[in-house]
Amino acid sequence: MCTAITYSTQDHYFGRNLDLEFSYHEEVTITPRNFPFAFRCKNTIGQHYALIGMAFVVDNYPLYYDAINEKGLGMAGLNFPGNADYKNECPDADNIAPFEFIPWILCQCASVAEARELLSRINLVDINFSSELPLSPLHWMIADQKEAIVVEPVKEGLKVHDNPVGVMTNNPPFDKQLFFLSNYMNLSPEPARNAFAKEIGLEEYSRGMGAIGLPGDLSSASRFAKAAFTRMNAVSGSSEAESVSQFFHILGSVEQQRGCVHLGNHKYEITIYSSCCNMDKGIYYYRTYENPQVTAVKLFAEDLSGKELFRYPLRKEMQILYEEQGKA
Ligand SMILES: C[C@H](CCC(=O)NCCS(=O)(=O)O)[C@H]1CC[C@H]2[C@@H]3CC[C@@H]4C[C@H](O)CC[C@]4(C)[C@H]3C[C@H](O)[C@]12C
Repeated sequence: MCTAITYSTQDHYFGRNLDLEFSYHEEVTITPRNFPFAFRCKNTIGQHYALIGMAFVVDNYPLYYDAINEKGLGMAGLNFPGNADYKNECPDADNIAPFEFIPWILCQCASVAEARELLSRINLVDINFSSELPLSPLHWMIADQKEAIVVEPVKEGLKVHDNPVGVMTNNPPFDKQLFFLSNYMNLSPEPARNAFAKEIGLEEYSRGMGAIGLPGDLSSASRFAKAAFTRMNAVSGSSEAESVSQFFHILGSVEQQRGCVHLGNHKYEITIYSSCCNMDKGIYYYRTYENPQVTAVKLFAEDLSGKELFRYPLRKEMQILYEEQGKA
């Protein structure tokens, strides 16, 4: 399971939690403008926007989980088990394999509006990357500085939903997720008032009681409600440090601690990494389960005119700053 969010202060931010019980060898990966992007059913794109994101690189091909491009458009793939449905090739559509979807959109589009154009012609085809990396059932959030959408490949076709909440998790399909927020419309960051029964004198005994009933479990529907409440009510300063800090706190409200989701055989789902992209400045911040220290990679610090990927292995080791003591 996973959670993706957007957040705006002065700048605009996009990122996600990746929750899983194991990790591939994902790395922060920059794809420069002249890296030849091959597509199974379309021509190679030789020149395109540069990308930065989290990818598992196989045979020099970046399998992106989430990324932004140099224009600030962001896109993340999250699990959508039981609902994702990929089709056969269709002669009059752009046939794109699921693993090609992020490159296809981010290489060519500067905004959600431009992405909608391409989406109207796309058919997500059931072509896997390899037999070792079979199709995974995904849906995607796409966002720019102004708006966010959710793209869901279901039986009836490719559905595109507006996302006014700026949050996406996993099942159920997005229209249902939004609908279920009504169950929580009474919740508030303000103090609770007694609307229960005038005849009895109910008193608040704690701060935070305005949001009693907000789910705290780790199911995808509960994470959606929790992250939406946190994201919609979030308040922070607008400096880069304050914004990035607040962003990770919002994701932290739905992170998965080892032990709480048992998958059998002593395997537990954890938040492998959390990411936060500054869409305006092209900076990819991340932290990992063991290393809460934020690491940053800057898209524009590299020469983006080349053809070779730039890869930054994740810094996964806990960094502790020990105070210098005993020197008096
Ligand atoms: C598993 C992750 C979602 C996290 C999640 O929701 N975990 C709950 C699992 S569970 O539902 O609880 O069991 C998703 C998100 C993005 C995915 C990669 C996308 C590129 C590529 C596509 C290829 O086709 C297959 C390999 C590939 C590397 C993908 C592997 C995996 O699928 C990734 C990491």
